[in-house]
Amino acid sequence: MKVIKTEEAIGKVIAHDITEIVPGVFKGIGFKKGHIIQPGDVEKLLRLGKEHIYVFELDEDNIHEDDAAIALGNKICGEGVYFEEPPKEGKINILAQRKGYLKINKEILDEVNDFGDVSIATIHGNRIVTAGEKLAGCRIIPLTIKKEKLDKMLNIISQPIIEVKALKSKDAAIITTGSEVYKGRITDKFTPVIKEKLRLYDSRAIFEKIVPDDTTIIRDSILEAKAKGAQLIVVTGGMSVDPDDKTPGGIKATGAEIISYGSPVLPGSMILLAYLDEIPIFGLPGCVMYNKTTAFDLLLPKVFIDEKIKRKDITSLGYGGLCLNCDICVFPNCSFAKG
Ligand SMILES: Nc1nc2c(c(=O)[nH]1)N[C@H]1C(S)=C(S)[C@@H](COP(=O)(O)OP(=O)(O)OC[C@H]3O[C@@H](n4cnc5c(N)ncnc54)[C@H](O)[C@@H]3O)O[C@H]1N2
Ligand code: MOO
Repeated sequence: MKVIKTEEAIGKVIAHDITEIVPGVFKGIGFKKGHIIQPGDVEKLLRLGKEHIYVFELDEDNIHEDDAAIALGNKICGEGVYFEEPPKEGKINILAQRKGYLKINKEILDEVNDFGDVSIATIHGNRIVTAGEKLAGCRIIPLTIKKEKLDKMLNIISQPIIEVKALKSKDAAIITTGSEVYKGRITDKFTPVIKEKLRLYDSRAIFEKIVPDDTTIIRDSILEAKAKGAQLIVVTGGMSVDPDDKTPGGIKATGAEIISYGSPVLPGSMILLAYLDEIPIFGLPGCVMYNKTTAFDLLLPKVFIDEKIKRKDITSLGYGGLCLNCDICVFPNCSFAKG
């Protein structure tokens, strides 16, 4: 590629898109890359401030920004993700092909951005995204890039950086604890909240039971739900420190492995997660019924991509773990759980 005076560029090929901005009216491409400059174009180019212009000099050692962006896009995008073609000014947008759970390999992302000549900007991962949602933008900075350099950059990307994992529906069990509910003193308001959350994952409750605050009954109900084929068991209420809070003991009595009782998330500090033969059991504190978004909403999606939740996945939620309880909730487009 070389620079020549615009007046001398008639008949030459423009090496990159040229942006035209008319404030308040238009922002877009004034001249497209690859356009052959006509005599009538010179005046417009000069009005756009281009007294000199890059023209193409491509060969096999120098890759055009758009071709480099495509090569990069192919490496970055994993399952459930695609990028829009053709690139514009060396930039591609990366979008979700389907609804699913967004995973971003931050380690590789940082390494590629540190390499130079490229800019990859993403939204936060570890959240549900919908089909067509914009996930990232990726731009090659120079107009052409040495093939050797591009290959080195591509080699860093040992696995896709952005993936949208498919959600697999589950048959769930909801066990509602609380003698006040069991004895009919109050109406159960917890079960409908959990059912609503399950619907987000095209899942339903195949087992529902209201039980009193009794460790043995809670334990037996969990085992009964498992025997009936529940793939996810949710036990509501009775999670704090009162003498009648029997849910953690009931879950423990099944022999389940307790991953964590408690989380550095507000609300949701008293959530419990256990696994009984790979079946996740959640103990849900009262706040899950009351607050729109809690620790439960951060952990639940992982169940539907069959990811076993580790203790560290929970204890690392503290950075960003404070829900600001906004008047209009825009979760997941907020700082909640974006550590
Ligand atoms: N001294 C402390 N007290 C509390 C702590 C603490 O750490 N130290 N933690 C607080 C947190 S965090 C939460 S969250 C709450 C609630 O925890 P529980 O899971 O034990 O909730 P319950 O006591 O069972 O119920 C609270 C409240 O909600 C009503 N409820 C429960 N289930 C239903 C249902 N199915 N339908 C309708 N209403 C329901 C229940 O009647 C109570 O009014 O504890 C803090 N306390
Ligand atoms: O488990 Mo409680 O959420 O912190 O409200």
